[in-house]
Amino acid sequence: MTADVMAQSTDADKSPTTGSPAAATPDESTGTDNYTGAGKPLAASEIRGMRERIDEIDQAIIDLWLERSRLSREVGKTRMASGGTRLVLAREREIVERFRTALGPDGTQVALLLLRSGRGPL
Ligand SMILES: C=C(O[C@@H]1C=C(C(=O)O)C=C[C@H]1O)C(=O)O
Repeated sequence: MTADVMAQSTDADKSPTTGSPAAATPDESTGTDNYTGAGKPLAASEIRGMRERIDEIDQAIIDLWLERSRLSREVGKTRMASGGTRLVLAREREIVERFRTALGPDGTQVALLLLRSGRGPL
């Protein structure tokens, strides 16, 4: 995300009491709602609704990411305590391939980050 995109949503858009975004806050000159970027109130309201679900999905991804990372470390510890190897590259290749098949080249990057988050950098 660029700094420019980040700059579009500031604390000024949020209620000082709840920290939640204030109700539609159209820009005085353009009529654009600063928080959603929408040009009309109806679109702003629709976007807010969809963003609620996006936020839920993001939280689920974060929770699953952390759970996977903990499990992966646990597997590594168990294997090493038994005199085994730290990593199993054949299994890692299988995982990278699953993500690549489902998501394309970006899937490869996601899988590599996921693997790194469990066992640290190579
Ligand atoms: C968790 C494991 O250990 C390591 C971590 C992996 C992972 O995060 O998926 C996969 C293979 C191993 O290099 C495992 O063998 O399943």
